[in-house]
Amino acid sequence: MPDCKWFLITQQSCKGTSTKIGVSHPDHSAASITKTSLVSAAMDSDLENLRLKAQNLDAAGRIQFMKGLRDLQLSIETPADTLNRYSGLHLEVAGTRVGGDLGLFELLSSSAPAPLGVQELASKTGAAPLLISRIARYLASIGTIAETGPGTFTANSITKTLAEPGYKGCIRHFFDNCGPVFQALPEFLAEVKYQDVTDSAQTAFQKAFSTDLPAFMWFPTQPEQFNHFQQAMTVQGRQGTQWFTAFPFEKEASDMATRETVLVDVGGGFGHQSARLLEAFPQLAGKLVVQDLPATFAMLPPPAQGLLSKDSPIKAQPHDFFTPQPVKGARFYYLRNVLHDWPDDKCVEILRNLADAFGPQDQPSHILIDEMVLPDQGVPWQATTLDLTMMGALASRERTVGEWHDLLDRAGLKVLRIDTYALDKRDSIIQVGRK
Ligand SMILES: C[S@@+](CC[C@H](N)C(=O)[O-])C[C@H]1O[C@@H](n2cnc3c(N)ncnc32)[C@H](O)[C@@H]1O
Repeated sequence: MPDCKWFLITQQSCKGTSTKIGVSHPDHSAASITKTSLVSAAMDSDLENLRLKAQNLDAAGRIQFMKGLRDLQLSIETPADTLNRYSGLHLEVAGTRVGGDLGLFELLSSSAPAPLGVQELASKTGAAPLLISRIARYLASIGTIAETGPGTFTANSITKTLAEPGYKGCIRHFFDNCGPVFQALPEFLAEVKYQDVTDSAQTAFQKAFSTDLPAFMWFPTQPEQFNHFQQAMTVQGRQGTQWFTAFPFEKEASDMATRETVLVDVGGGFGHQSARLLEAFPQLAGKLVVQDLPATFAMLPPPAQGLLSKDSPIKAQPHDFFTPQPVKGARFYYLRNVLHDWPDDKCVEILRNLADAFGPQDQPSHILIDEMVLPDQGVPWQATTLDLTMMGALASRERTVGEWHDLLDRAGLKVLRIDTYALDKRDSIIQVGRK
C-alpha cells in the first residue's frame, strides 16, 4: 500500500512544537509538489542569493556576514538542535584527525575533480572498506569532504586546505595539544576554586600532560607535539591582510638602508613571518634575524631549513627571550603571538630585555607587538576561544587596549600607535617605544 511510504513533513518551532506543513513521498514527483517543496525551492534560491552575495564581499564584509549567519543559525536552533550541535563538537576534530592520519585529504585533493569510491579509498589507505565508508560519510556530513554519489567522494575547498602540511599540523595541535587541556580545564578550575590562573606551571596543561613543567619547557621534550604546534603557527595569518600593509612599515623603516638589522623576529618559530616580510621587501635581505628556542630550529621543515645556511637572507639565531637581547639597535623587535603566551610579570621581563637593546635616540628602536587588541565589549568568539586556550595552557591571556597600556607601562614603555588589520580576531600591530 503506497500510502505507508508517505511521510509527514513538520516544521519545528522555536518552542519545540511541531506544525504540519506538508506531505511528501520519495517515489512520486507530483506528490512532492507540496508546500514543503515550494518552501524548499524558495529556500534554495534564497541560499544561492546569499552565497552569491558572500562572493562579492570584502574581507570585513565577509566576517560580518559569517557572524550574521552564525547568529541566525543559533537563533533558529531548537533544544534538540542545540543538543545535537554539542554532541558532535569533540568528534569533529577527532574525526578530522583520523581523516588526516589516513591521508584522505591528500588523496581526494590530488584526484579531484575525479571522485574516489570506497574500494579505492580502502585500498589506498589500507583501511577496511566499511570503516573508510563510515569515516568518509561522517566527514562529508560535516562538510570536510564532498559526497558525489553513494559511496563516492571528492575534495571540496576545506579538504584542499586540510591536505596542506601546516593545516594538518593545526588539526594535530588542536586534537593532541589543546584537546587534553580542554578536558582537564573544568576539574582544574574547580580545584583552584575558580581563582585567576597566573602561574604558567600551575594550569590545566600540567594536569592534562602529568607534568610539572610549563608548556614551553615541556614542548621541547616532545618533538612530535612541538612540531605540530610550530606547524600550526606557520599557517596562522597566512591568508588575508598582512601586518606590514596595515602598519606603515616602509615609512617607519625609512632608514633601513643604513641599519645593520632592521627587524628581529623574537620567538619567530619557523621564520614564516620574516619570510613573508622579505618577500614584500627584498631589500631586507641580510637585515632580518629570527630568534627562537634551539628545539624549534632543530625541527625546521624542509622549506625553512635554508634559514640555517650561512648565506640565508634571514639569519636564524637560537635565543631565550628571558635573557639579554644579543642584537642591539635593530629598528624593530617584532613579537607575534609571543606575549599572549605569558602572564604579565613574564611579559614585563621579555619587554625589558628588548628595551635594554634599543638603539640611541637618533637611531631609535621600537617594539612591534603583533597580537589581538580586544574590544571592551562584543569580543568575537575566535578571540575568546584563544583567550581561554591561553588561560588553560599557559596562565596567560589575550588583552584589551587598556590591559596593553597597563602592561607596557609596567615595562617602562608606551603605545605609539595601534593598527588593527584583521577583524575576526582583532589582530593588530602595537608600535611601542620608551616612555
Ligand atoms: C605562539 S608561538 C609564535 C610563533 C611566531 N612568532 C608566530 O607568530 O607564528 C610562540 C613562540 O615562542 C617561542 N618561545 C617560547 N619560549 C621561548 C623562549 N624562552 N625564548 C625564545 N622563544 C621562545 C616558541 O618556541 C614559539 O615559537
